[in-house]
Amino acid sequence: MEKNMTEEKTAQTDASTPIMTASGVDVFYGKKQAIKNVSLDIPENQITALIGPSGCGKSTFLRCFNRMNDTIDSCRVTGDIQFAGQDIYSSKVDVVALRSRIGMVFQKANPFPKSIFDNVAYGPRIHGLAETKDHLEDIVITSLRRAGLYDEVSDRLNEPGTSLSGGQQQRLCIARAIAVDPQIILMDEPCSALDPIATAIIENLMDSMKEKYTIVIVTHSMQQAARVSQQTAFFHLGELVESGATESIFTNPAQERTQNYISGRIG
Ligand SMILES: Nc1ncnc2c1ncn2[C@@H]1O[C@H](COP(=O)(O)OP(=O)(O)OP(=O)(O)O)[C@@H](O)[C@H]1O
Repeated sequence: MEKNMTEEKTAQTDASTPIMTASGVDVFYGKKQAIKNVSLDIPENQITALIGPSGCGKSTFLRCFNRMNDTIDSCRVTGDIQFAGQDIYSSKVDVVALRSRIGMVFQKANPFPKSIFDNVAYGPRIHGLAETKDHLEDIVITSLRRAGLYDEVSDRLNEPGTSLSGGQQQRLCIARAIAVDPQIILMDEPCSALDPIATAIIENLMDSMKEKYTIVIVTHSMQQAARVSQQTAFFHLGELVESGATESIFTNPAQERTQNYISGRIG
């Protein structure tokens, strides 16, 4: 029995090498502080869920990971976020290249007003990833397959991306993120506009995607966090209250505030 526990612990340690590390992160919108001294490791090839009541800072914190907050004038981020051994807020970092390594999928599917093919080909074209037309086609098809969409659209790649259903559009956006070969995919409530069937398809997809990618997801749904993630981080009023293995956060949280949230007493 004891040996098994030791083995399990070792396996967990091996599986949770951080690909990204946030240390002492503060985020301000003007004078208002939205994130307070948050430190969190993001384990590679796992799904990390950020949960907490509305306005607690989940999306703000997620957007720190690929410097999306840079696009908001009033927003200031301090602290340290390391990715692949580099501080992503260093002035040397090429933010466009960073965002191709750390892609993002938003709450509402936002396909470009282009064909299905061109939506996925867009990133590889601007980053010069394909040497030939065949290579580009290969990247598009592989990305659509990895996003679980290819079989549904293979005969209409030239039709507009916006002609797809909401769930298909969201998978198209996932394919678009995948096409530039990211290591991390940030998802900000990717299923909140979808029906339960489209949600289940995306959740299953995420599970298969984690073999190749690291995923960080913001979700309002505790059920979704429990279903898809291996690590959960609970935020409240801009603070990271606690983080850890999803199962222990939901069954045996260390903090009273977490217990109150998961039992529906705050939120
Ligand atoms: N662009 C912005 N300008 C000013 N304040 C902002 C901006 N975006 C977010 N905030 C504020 O920062 C705090 C955290 O917001 P954030 O959207 O990160 O929370 P959240 O936990 O993701 O919320 P929700 O679950 O409702 O999406 C909130 O008080 C919010 O009003």
